[in-house]
Amino acid sequence: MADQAQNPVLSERRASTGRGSGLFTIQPIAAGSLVFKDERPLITMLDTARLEHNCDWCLVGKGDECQSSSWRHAHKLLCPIYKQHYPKILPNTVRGIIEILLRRSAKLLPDDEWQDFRALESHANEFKSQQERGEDGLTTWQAIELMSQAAMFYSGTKVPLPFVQEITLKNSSTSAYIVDPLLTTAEQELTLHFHVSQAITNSHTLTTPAFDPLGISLSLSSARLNHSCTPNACITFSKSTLSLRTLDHVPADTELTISYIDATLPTSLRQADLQSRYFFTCTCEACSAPPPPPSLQFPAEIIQEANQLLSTAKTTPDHAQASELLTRAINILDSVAPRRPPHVYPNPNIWHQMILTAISSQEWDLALKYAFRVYHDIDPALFPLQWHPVRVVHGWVMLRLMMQCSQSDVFDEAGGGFRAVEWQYVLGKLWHEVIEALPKSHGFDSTLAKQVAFFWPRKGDAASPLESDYGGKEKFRTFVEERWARLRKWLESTDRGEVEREIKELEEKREKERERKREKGLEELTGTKKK
Ligand SMILES: C[S@@+](CC[C@H](N)C(=O)[O-])C[C@H]1O[C@@H](n2cnc3c(N)ncnc32)[C@H](O)[C@@H]1O
Repeated sequence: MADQAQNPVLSERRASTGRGSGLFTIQPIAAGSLVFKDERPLITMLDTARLEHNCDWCLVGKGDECQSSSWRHAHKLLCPIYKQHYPKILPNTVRGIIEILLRRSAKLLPDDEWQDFRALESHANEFKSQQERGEDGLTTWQAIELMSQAAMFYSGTKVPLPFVQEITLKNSSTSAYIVDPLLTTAEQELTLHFHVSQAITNSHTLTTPAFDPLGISLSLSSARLNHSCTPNACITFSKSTLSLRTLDHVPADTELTISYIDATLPTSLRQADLQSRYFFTCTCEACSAPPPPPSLQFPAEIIQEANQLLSTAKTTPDHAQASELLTRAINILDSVAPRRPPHVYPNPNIWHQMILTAISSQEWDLALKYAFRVYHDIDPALFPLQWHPVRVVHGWVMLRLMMQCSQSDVFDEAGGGFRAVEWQYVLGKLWHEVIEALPKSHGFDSTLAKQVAFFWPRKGDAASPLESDYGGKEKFRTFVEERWARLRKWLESTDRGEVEREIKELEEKREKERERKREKGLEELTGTKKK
């Protein structure tokens, strides 16, 4: 539940017209403020692929220190089941439901949390009437049925009824009943279908502080948040702690909203996504705006072709091949006349994958080039708010890549002059941006802020130039901007030699300037003029 002991209560649940209930502010909240934290959401489950390397308690690397907290919370109930069925690993939603049921039966889940969970929206009937099939060939309801059966079966019994009886009979107190033992088997199964539907409808993607997906999280506090494509709040994670922070000033008695989906998608795709997963038509400001002109959209068949290449690239283990597919997708998009700006969908998704692919193959200079494009040409258009958490994370990724590049030999091999980019100035600018934005985007106590603090250059390091050394703020800004323009040219060029020649010329010019200043200083000191 939300950690209210540490934070004053700033929001409460109220009816929201046409949307069930929602969360409303009870006093004005400044932009970039924490609304609440939930230190351990009801469900925090890693994706199966993450289980080998991430601790299921703190979600970071595996270590012994979390074992006792994890054991007390639920692992002592789940461990025998997991062991019995290893190496089979259940999907995260199923593990989440089993954990809730077993914690309830062991009296580890308080009544108020259990009641709050049972009162969540399920959309079970809507899921049931959906006919569309997913990539696995199943309708969502068929998947829900399978998940419910798995939750029963893997909980220690092969048929649903004995499982339900087993846990209900073990706990003689009625308040510990998970499902009513007087229900028929079919009704008990339906109860589980209902709970699985609730888990699907109300969970968020659990992510790293940098928004890399890790699994699912269902917080009873944030489950009441309704959606807007122009939200006034945003969820971030620090280990398993979920935080809700404002993206704007939110007056008192105003509904807090988050985006359930990728809000940068075109309106038609957002609406389709929201309808099929959450069963509503969004009427927010962005959805009510007139559609963008054709010059700001790609034709449907081009989108389809590029997305097909993107999804193949994502599953291709060969980095070179993946990179080729992505380059093809970019070329297809670039060849459409008139040329669309880089922030137009699906360009941003492809550039993101290009960064990931280049990082996987340790091609740091390429990764930096792509990251710069996202940072410079895409993010400002998609997230006008300078300290938007996604922008801050992208700025941080770019900073790390620059640090990596500034220390790497790869540039020396590529032509020798890359170090002349004068990393300390471009890095200095990025450091300032990230440090200024972090308190609002993620908070000082977030793991991202701690990570940034770890790398923050100490006083006197080359990477932290002082404005005063450059004759004041304005001169320093011009100086840094000049270096950025140069870096940008290098990043966008295919001919590194040309930029490096220019950098060399700049170096010579600067050396002459330094020489002139030295002479001038000497003249002033000695009162003499050079003949
Ligand atoms: C996670 S729940 C949010 C809380 C929910 N309103 C409740 O009463 O529990 C998600 C569901 O809320 C409703 N919802 C969320 N945002 C909405 C919106 N902008 N317009 C209409 N319904 C919305 C949809 O039924 C959606 O499936």
